[in-house]
Amino acid sequence: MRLLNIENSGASDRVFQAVSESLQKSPFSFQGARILSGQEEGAFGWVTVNYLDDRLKQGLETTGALDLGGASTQISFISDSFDGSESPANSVAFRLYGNDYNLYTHSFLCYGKDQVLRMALAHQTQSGPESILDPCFHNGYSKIKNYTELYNSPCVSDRKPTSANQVFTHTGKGNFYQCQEVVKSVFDVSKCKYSQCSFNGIFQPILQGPFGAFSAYYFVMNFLNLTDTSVPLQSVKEALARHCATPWDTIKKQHPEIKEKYLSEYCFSGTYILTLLTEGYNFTAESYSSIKFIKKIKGSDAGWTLGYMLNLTNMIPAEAPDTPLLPHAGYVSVVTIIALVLFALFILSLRPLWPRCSQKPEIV
Ligand SMILES: Nc1ncnc2c1ncn2[C@@H]1O[C@H](COP(=O)(O)OP(=O)(O)OP(=O)(O)O)[C@@H](O)[C@H]1O
Repeated sequence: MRLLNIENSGASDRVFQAVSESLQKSPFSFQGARILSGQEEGAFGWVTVNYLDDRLKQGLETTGALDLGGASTQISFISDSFDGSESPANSVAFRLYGNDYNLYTHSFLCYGKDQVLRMALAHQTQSGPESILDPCFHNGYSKIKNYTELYNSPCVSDRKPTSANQVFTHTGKGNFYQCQEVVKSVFDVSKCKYSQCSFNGIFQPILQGPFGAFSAYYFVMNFLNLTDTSVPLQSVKEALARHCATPWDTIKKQHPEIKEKYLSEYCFSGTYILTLLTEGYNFTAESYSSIKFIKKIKGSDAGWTLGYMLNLTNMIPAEAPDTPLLPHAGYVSVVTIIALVLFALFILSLRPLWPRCSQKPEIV
């Protein structure tokens, strides 16, 4: 919706009109609809992950959130080296259960996997060729694609070759290492006006803590059987290289149940994920193992939606609920002792009424 709003705000307004009309007729208490900002998408994804993991209530070390969508991607985490001052635009302050958090978050519009695929194809079709041999697609893959459709997105529209035909033939050659080079071209790491950056001149503090990677991170790595991050990064790359080198016919025969569009793109998407994590966000062979590819936490989907709802309904209090001074057993003991003391005092207060024992003189 953020992209559509840039590209065609009239179309985006019409989507909201239709959504609003439909939800007004539903039994839900519809309060309105709006486009979520990238910063909100990142921050609410982080809230979801940490709420479901029970880390906020207990004030434990938090988990960073990595979200990969079709159009954008978000990274959000707490870093001791970040107080928000170096790049206020990347800072979101929360007070949850009595703890203050200064969250670093950034949303990269156009860096979701579908838009990055467009950028990678744009990179390979700059001269407007009739066909390209793409290392990110399997050997034997061949499809006629339309230039107008490919460049019909604000992420690439300014790069449309002027002297192109209507269509080009997109063929694959299945080479992970060459694909990595193509994918690297979407990251600009040449400029940084801060102490440190991820890419495209965006500030990023030192990575810290465990990370949960969800949405398309999970869909892709799960298909590739690469969700186990205790496997060394080098072995992960080798496994992906074998997948990319598998001919398209073999891939289709092995996975007849999977949508062809998804199937054809796993080599590209896997390469993009590894390149984004290492070249983009600066994860190393060591810190790669701190990432967990997740779909659900305790039965709930990881994603921004739950975090948004928790925030909207004030379900996460800013202050910790009052904790009793004593545990239950302590209260029972204190009440019992007080009751015994009161009882003893009561008995003593009746002393004047106690019968006097008359002492008779002893007769010798
Ligand atoms: N099983 C799957 N295998 C591969 N890709 C998938 C699968 N299921 C969904 N996807 C793709 O994963 C991407 C992320 O999906 P999701 O619905 O989380 O994001 P989105 O809402 O499109 O993201 P954005 O926030 O960028 O708009 C989309 O491109 C979607 O087409």
